[in-house]
Amino acid sequence: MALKPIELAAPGPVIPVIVIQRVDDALPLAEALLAGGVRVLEVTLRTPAALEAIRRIARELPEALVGAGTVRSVADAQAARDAGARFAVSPGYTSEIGRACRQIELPLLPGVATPSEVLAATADGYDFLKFFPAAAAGGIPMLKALAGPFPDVAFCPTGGLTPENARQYLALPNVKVCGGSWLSPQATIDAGDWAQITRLARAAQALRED
Ligand SMILES: O=C(O)C(=O)C[C@H](O)[C@H](O)COP(=O)(O)O
Repeated sequence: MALKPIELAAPGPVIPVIVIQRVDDALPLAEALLAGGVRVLEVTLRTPAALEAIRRIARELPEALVGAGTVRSVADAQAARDAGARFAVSPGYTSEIGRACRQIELPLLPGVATPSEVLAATADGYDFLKFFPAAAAGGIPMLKALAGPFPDVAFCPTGGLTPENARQYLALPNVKVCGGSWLSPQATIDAGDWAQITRLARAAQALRED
């Protein structure tokens, strides 16, 4: 049974946006994030290693909920699904991608940055949307403004979020979770400093406003 996209928001306040350069980093990185309490993992399809990374995490770490980010086409969505991705995240929205994901039962978190894009995604039945690039597209004032005409839409702001400003985003009623790359810095991965990744994950989990 495919999960509903909004269920991606429940496990934690931050979804890590991951770039895998070497496939052998995938499992230790995912394990380090899991150890810090982060179980929803977005592996971006930005590198040649991404699909194999998703495949390994899906196969070896069933407690993780691994998905594919940077889904830019129907072919990307299909490849992600075939690799075992449990969800997809796209930086923008097209009906083609929205319909294809529904057809292959791949839950989609579609990216939007404007009211027109919110209209397009909601018209196709998507009401939990990634707000990207959040800081550059208007940040917190934009999310507050979108709450007026779209009280029924929830957002995952991503792009320019930091451990310092994430709490303010998460305090907005229409923000259910946020995304960020700060949990998996390339230099920390290169150093194999998995304990530091776990510390970053734990700190991100602690951002949850109760
Ligand atoms: O690759 C994609 O599909 C994206 O949509 C971009 C990422 O979500 C952002 O680049 C993360 O932003 P930072 O946390 O500011 O690094």
